[in-house]
Amino acid sequence: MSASTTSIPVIDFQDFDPTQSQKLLQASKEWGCFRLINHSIPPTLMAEMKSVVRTLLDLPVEIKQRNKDVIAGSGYVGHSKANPLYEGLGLYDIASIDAVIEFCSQLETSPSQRETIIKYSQCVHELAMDIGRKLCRSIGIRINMDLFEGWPFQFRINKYNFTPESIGSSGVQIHTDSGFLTLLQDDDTVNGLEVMDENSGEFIAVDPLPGSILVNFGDIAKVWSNGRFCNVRHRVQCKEAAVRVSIALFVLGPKEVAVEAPPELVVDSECPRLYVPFTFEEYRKLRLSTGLRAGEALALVQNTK
Ligand SMILES: O=C(O)CCC(=O)C(=O)O
Ligand SMILES: [Fe+2]
Repeated sequence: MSASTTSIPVIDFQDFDPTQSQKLLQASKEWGCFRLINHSIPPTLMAEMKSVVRTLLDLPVEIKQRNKDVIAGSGYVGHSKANPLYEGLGLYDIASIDAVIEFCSQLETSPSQRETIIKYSQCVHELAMDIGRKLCRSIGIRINMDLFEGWPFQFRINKYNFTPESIGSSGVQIHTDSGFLTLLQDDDTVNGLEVMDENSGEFIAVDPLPGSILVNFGDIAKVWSNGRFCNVRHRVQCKEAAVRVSIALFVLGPKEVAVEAPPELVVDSECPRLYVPFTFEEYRKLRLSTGLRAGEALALVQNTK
C-alpha cells in the first residue's frame, strides 16, 4: 500500500465493545498509535484550551522563561540550533494540582485561563487512566488499581513557527516517546506529524482530525507489554507556512518501582522476559546520557539471560 492511502487506526471510545477492544490491541501492536474519537474530553474544552495555549506561547520570552525545569526539558524550551522552529512550555506532573497552579502563576494566567488549564488537565488525566484500564482489559490483565496510578503525567505545549522558507525542514527530529503513552491534541488544521509504519519503514502523514486525540506508545509500553506494543517512531516536518500548535500529555512510568511486564505477559517458553527490570528514572537518564532518542536505548536494557 502506498503512503498516501495508508492511515492510522481510529478507535471509538463511545461504543467500546469487544470489536473496539480488539482494534485497540491490534493498533497498539501494529502501529503503536491510533486516533481516539468520541472520547471523554468535551470539544468546547479542547477548543478553549487550544486558545489559552496559543496565548501562553505568544507571551514575551522573559515571562516564558519563568517556566522552569523540574526534570530536564520539562519547562520552557526556546528556539535552538537543533530545533530552530520549535518552542514549548511544560510542566512535570499534572497529577499534582499544586504543580498545575504553580505553572499558571509562572505564566501569570488570568483566573479564567487557569480554570481552563485545571479542567483540561483533569479531563486529559482521567482519559489517560481510562485508556490504561481499557488496555489492561483488552490484553487480559487484571490489576486491582489503575495501571497508571501514581505515575507522573508530564504536560507540554508545542509551537512550531513554520514559514515559507522552512517548508521541507524538520520541526522535531525522529524519536520515540520515552514513557508509556502520549495523548496529543494536535493542530486542527496545520499538518506535519508523521509516524513510521514499521512494516514498510515509510513515514505516514498523520493528518489532522479535529476533536480527536492521538495516542502514541513509547518505550515503556514496549517493555511493559514484553515486546508486544510498538514504540512508534515519529517526527514533525514543516509542510506549510503556518504556526502549528499541539498539546501533549506524556504518561511516563512508575515513580519508584521498576517497570516490568506483568506475569501474564511472560511465558517462559514462547515469550520470555525481554527486558531487565529498571526504573523509569534510570531509563530517562540512560536516554539522555546516550542521546539515543528513537528507541535504541531499549537494546541496553535487554534481558540477555
Ligand atoms: O507536536 C506534535 O505533533 C508531536 C510532538 C511530539 O512528538 C513530542 O512532543 O514528543
Ligand atoms: Fe513525540
